[in-house]
Amino acid sequence: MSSSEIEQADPSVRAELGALRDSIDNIDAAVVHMLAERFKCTQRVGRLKADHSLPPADPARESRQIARLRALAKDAKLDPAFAEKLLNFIIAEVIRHHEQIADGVEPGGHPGTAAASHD
Ligand SMILES: O=C(O)C(=O)C[C@]1(C(=O)O)C=C[C@@H](O)C=C1
Repeated sequence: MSSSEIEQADPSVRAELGALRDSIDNIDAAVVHMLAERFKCTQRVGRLKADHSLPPADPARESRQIARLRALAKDAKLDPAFAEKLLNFIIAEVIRHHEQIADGVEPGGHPGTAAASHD
């Protein structure tokens, strides 16, 4: 349904869609804030690992995280495969940041963005 089609829809449908979209916007904002906090933590982990010559990735830890998240997703009636893909996507970005920190490239001011922009 395009924006112009929505304009033609029944006012009650538009009201319900608008209310649902308000909730979606709130949830998206919460996700962004939670991710920002997560990246603040992982930036510190990256610094700690680099300072102590530890490897950026820890596959055993990742396996435990994936098993835990899949179980949580199942309980929450979220597709476990989706939860796993999302975690892998986030962790891949974290490992990229860890590698940059180890290489002496400090992410510039915004944890979670590192040196690259994804706009
Ligand atoms: O726990 C760590 O060792 C981290 O570096 C954090 C993290 C994560 O983002 O959760 C990232 C990379 C590792 O492979 C495992 C987990």
